[in-house]
Amino acid sequence: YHDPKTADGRSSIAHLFEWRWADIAEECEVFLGPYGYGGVQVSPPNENGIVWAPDWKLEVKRPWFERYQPVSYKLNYTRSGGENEFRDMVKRCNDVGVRIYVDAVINHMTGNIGAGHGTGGSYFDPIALKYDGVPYSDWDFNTNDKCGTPSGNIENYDDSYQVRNCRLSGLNDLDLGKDYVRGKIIEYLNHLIDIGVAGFRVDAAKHMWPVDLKAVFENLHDLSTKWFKPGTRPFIFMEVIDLGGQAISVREYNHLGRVTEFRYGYKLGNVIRKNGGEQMQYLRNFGQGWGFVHEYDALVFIDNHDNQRGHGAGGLDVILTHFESRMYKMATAFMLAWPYGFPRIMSSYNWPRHIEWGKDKNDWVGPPHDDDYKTLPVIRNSDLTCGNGWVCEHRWRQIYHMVKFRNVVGAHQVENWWDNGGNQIAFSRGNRGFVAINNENFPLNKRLQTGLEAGSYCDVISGNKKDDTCTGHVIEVDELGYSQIFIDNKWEDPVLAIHLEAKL
Ligand SMILES: O=C(NCCCOc1c(-c2ccc(O)c(O)c2)oc2cc(O)cc(O)c2c1=O)[C@@H]1CCCN1C(=O)/C=C/c1ccc(O)c(O)c1
Ligand SMILES: [Ca+2]
Repeated sequence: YHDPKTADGRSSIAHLFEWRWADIAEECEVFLGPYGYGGVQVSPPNENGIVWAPDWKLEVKRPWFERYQPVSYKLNYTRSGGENEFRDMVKRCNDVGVRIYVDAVINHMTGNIGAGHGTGGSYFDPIALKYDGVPYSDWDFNTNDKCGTPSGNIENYDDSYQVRNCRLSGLNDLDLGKDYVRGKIIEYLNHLIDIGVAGFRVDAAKHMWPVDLKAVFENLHDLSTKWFKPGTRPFIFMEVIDLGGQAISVREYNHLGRVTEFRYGYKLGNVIRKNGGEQMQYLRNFGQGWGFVHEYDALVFIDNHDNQRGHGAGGLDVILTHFESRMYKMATAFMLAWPYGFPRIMSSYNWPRHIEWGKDKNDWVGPPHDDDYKTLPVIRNSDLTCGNGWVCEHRWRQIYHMVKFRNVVGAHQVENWWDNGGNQIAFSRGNRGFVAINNENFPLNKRLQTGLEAGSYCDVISGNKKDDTCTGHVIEVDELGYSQIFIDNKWEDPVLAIHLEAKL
């Protein structure tokens, strides 16, 4: 369950948040396949509630988090498309070696958004705990006596019973201790496996008992033999928001599959922002040495769909996002060059961020849409950028080249670590890649051991290798593997990366 099951040496995935299935299928063929991405995390494909309600802050219209309020497990329709487009996407992506990982929302159903019909037309009544599209009825949910808090909601995150048995921000909490509920969830996930998905992001995993999750995972089918060897188990990574200090720890889950290591992005954000005296030199043991889970249990990322809006782990003054693009690219370059964990690249849409009192008042805004709240298609420009409000971080040169770098260096370990005792670092990955980062406000200018064979290399951060020329900096490595490394702190990107497939 810990192995991502990616194809031929591909070693990272992209989260195409809120993308339409048709756009993802196309992106696999024209970009993700050719550029060496291993897979895509897609938004929840199950039918969801339509959220259109005045809430405690403002009128929210079709917020992004409505996708996290299931009405049924039908793939018949969401704003990303219907079952046929979903099937087409899985086939076309697998055919070019790009896996599909589904965001599985199995802890709860909707909150109290009023009785009505889901995006696929299934009737539900959240007060009566009635979801005809599954079907679920009131005895399939954790009720107040099981929860024990006056409100029936989670009130204290330090009480591990409440966190599992009570409603998460008002969302009707499923009783995964019941065979019938487990059966419905297993049926949903196996339907997806049989279509050809390679695994799951388990949403809100810390709100479910590990023993219940184990019972579900054990009953999942092997992956489809159309694209995977017989007996291949699905890749599982569980969203467990744990920055330490609360009752529930990632260590309760990491035997079941990988877990999202939120401390990774949090701590790296602090180091690159130089918060609290953090420095790049301390990154030399970034990983278990910092209290993170074992590297094979970690799914790592800079930001995710939730904390890029200031929610959950970290907040707006720590977590780096595409809004802080120069630091974001530096953090991403480090993450992709550094061997710890299995990395996920966030690919966002733009929204009118409006920070007041440290909070983004527009943190609820959903994906780019037309007047009928239909999600807009992705527009691809010739310079690889995207239009229609899609940010496409995964298409930024400084990011896609580091995805390639990670594939080229494979399992080779860190060697030749150097730092200036402050915010300049450099290291190689065996004899296949070398990276240097200057986060000081003065130039880096040092003769360093790259670990690479002699020759001329294209720096893949400042440009591309085009036939036998570099559009960016050319880096000369001498017979002993040394190179005079110069990084001006005023460059657009004070990062340098070379590898064997960028050699002239
Ligand atoms: O202020 C909010 N929520 C209250 C704070 C609890 O936040 C949520 C967390 C959450 C936050 C912090 C934690 O430590 C934690 O264990 C859980 O996980 C969720 C997971 C879901 O599938 C659906 C949700 O509505 C939530 C959620 O409301 C806003 C408005 C409603 C949605 N939402 C949100 O903030 C939505 C957040 C959200 C939605 C989907 C996610 O996968 C996610 O990680 C967070
Ligand atoms: Ca629960």
